[in-house]
Amino acid sequence: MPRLILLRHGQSQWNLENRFTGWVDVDLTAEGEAQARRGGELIAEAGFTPDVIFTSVLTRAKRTGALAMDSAGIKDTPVVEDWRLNERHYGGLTGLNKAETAAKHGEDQVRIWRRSYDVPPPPLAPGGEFDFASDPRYAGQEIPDTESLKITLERVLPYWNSAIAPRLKAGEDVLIAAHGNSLRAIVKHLFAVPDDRIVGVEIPTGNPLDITLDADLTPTAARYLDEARASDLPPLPGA
Ligand SMILES: O=C(O)[C@H](O)COP(=O)(O)O
Repeated sequence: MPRLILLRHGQSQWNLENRFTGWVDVDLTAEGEAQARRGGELIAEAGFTPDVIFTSVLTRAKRTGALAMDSAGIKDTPVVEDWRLNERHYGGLTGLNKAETAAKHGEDQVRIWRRSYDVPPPPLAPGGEFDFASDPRYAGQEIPDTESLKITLERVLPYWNSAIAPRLKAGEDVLIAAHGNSLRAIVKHLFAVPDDRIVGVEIPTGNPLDITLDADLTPTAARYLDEARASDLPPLPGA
């Protein structure tokens, strides 16, 4: 049975500062590095050795995958980077402090922007500090100016189907080192979480989510490897 581990990056500098991050390429904090290394130890203890690692183009995810593999003692695993595993684009909220934004717009509005399925934040104004249009990592791509989770899923899912699922179907074990919301999108897809239930799904930083899949890539078992830092998982499909 193919095995998949989803690993959200460790704490980033803007997680610590409580700022909307999205596509901004902030690095891990020392605590985030420690979380990534701890995740790697747990991956080794769980007897998991990936055949391939998929990650976003953002430093915090790439470094988390690399630090985890280093502390697991796993070397030379091929790494495939793609922007379609990036964090959801936070639009015009990018860079703002989450608590200050809640004080200005209300807790309810910020919760809708952060956790609703299909309400995107306001778009990012072009030409500002956080305009990614000239970033060479996105050259030739049509990139968004904001994303709801639904829009995030609409770019994650084709990548899942074309690049990741075939590897799992071939019997390979896969590690995906990515972000809170690109991983929520994958969890929504795999566990068939209804649109109105995905609001309750949170992915902790640096805590490997170990999923066993059947031949159709339906989860048959799932658990966080760090039980003390686990959050609630959706029920297994058909359970
Ligand atoms: O992009 C961000 O700000 C975080 O990585 C995830 O944000 P969220 O907790 O608001 O989904």
